[in-house]
Amino acid sequence: MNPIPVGVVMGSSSDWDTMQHAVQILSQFGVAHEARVVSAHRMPDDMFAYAEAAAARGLKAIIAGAGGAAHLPGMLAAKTVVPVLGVPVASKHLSGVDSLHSIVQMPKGVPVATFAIGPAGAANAALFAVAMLANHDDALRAKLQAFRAEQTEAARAMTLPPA
Ligand SMILES: Nc1c(C(=O)O)ncn1[C@@H]1O[C@H](COP(=O)(O)O)[C@@H](O)[C@H]1O
Repeated sequence: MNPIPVGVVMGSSSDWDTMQHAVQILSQFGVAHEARVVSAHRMPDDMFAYAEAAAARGLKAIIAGAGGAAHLPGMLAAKTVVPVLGVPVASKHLSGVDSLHSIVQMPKGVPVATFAIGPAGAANAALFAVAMLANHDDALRAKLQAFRAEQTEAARAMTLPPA
């Protein structure tokens, strides 16, 4: 069986509304992936096990979303050299600024590539993972170029109401 190249993990099932946007992009590009809840806070042993097994399982990128005290991406990155793409999930009280700061302010030496708060960040993390994989996959690169071209045409076709 071919290894799954991208793992999508999130701190809670309540993050799914946001993280489903990453999964949708991966599906759209035909990139095999898995999605599961892994919480550094609530299931630290499982989180360690996931990170420790990631490279040997063939994962090329881990997209990790979390909200509030969002330590999941950073702790995964602490335990694996597989690139971790962090998605700040919008939190109820601080609108995800807490999540963003928790994910982006990593100490030197343990990077987490951090994306925008919310669905756009989740989708962009997946597009970034696709771009990484496309470095070694010409067919995937062609799909990504077609996606961009389509997006450009959609933007060019945008109209505004009369003044
Ligand atoms: N930030 C983390 C971690 C973690 O970083 O390990 N585990 C859960 N959470 C976050 O807690 C928020 C509320 O979770 P619940 O809705 O389950 O109470 C979620 O956004 C989740 O990502």
